[in-house]
Amino acid sequence: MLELRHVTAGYEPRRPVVRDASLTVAAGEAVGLLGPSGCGKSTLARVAALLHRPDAGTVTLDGEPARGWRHRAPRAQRTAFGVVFQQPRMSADPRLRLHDLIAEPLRATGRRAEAADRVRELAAATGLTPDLLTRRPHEVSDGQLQRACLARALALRPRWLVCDEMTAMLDASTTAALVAVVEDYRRETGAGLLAVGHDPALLNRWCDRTVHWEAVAAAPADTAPADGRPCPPPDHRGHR
Ligand SMILES: Nc1ncnc2c1ncn2[C@@H]1O[C@H](COP(=O)(O)OP(=O)(O)OP(=O)(O)O)[C@@H](O)[C@H]1O
Repeated sequence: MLELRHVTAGYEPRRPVVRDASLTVAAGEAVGLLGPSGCGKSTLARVAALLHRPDAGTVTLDGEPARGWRHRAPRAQRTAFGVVFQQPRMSADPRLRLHDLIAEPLRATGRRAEAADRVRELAAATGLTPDLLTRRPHEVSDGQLQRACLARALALRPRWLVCDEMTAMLDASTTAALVAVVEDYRRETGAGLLAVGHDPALLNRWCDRTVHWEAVAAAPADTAPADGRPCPPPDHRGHR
């Protein structure tokens, strides 16, 4: 179970972009998170994946509180997540051939010996042919690079996947292919999923439950009631 409780987070002191957000992903569950642009979905997703330290609130992984963020998170917690972002070019080192990009997490965790076999397996699963694996990011399409980023996210067999608008810039067939890769992986491993997006049709089809931002987080300070009444408490009802 992945639990975020009363998370407040942002980028500047005293100016949170996420206020009092609570969200739960049960083991093996797929939860879609929908909301208007700029409301804070990506920020919350980054907090969930231990990539962004919240100003307040807690993140709990299978009953164990998160014990650090980014490189300060203990390895066992950090590697429990596979994360795929919207823009593969911003999350891929342009110097690395796709083979090395996919192998990055294995190398970083001292598992070089497994890398060749695991990359072959992941390339086959994500539909990357051997010739593509020898190319660098600027020599492949966005869709091909996103396939490699998804393969990288799966390399350490994470217990949770966080897909932040993973398919937003892709065509329908690549979107379907990548969703199918995630679903095959989840069937095989029982991993949970937090999928952030703008497309209710896709999230409703893909996920067990879709939650709307208003049900997850309090309103931002500048839209809170002017009379000083507290914002309504978040509720956790999702709907399909
Ligand atoms: N690195 C950053 N530094 C400062 N402000 C940021 C940073 N990243 C995001 N923000 C701001 O935080 C707010 C929430 O951004 P976030 O990306 O979490 O929203 P979002 O709901 O995911 O938006 P979208 O759906 O457009 O991707 C926005 O006002 C954004 O400008």
